[in-house]
Amino acid sequence: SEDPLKPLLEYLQRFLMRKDVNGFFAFPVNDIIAPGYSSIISHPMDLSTMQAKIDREEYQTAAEYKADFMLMLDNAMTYNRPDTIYYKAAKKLQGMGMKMMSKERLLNMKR
Ligand SMILES: NC(=O)c1ccc2nc(N)sc2c1
Repeated sequence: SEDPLKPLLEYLQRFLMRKDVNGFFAFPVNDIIAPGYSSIISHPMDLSTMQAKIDREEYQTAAEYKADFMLMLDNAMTYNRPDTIYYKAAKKLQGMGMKMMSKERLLNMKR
């Protein structure tokens, strides 16, 4: 039977990818552009990984998708100093994403 969750996650994913205008969150961060990243961040997450998980139907709920979104931003605000463009972009994306995926909104969306 068709998966009612998938279209919702695709919608959320497109929203976040559009908001990530600089592509700072589009792909896994590597140690070349971010020295020491892999030894500082134990659970990396990025939008391309989230897309792959949507495609493979690895999310059971929208809350699981939201958790990966929050992990991705927490990583960015852990590795990058507050005065960096990456930290500021994470903060901004967090604000937009949390509004889009507020408890109320997720409850009102078709399961
Ligand atoms: N998502 C991140 O934390 C992130 C993305 C891109 C990037 N490029 C650098 N030179 S540091 C850095 C960090």
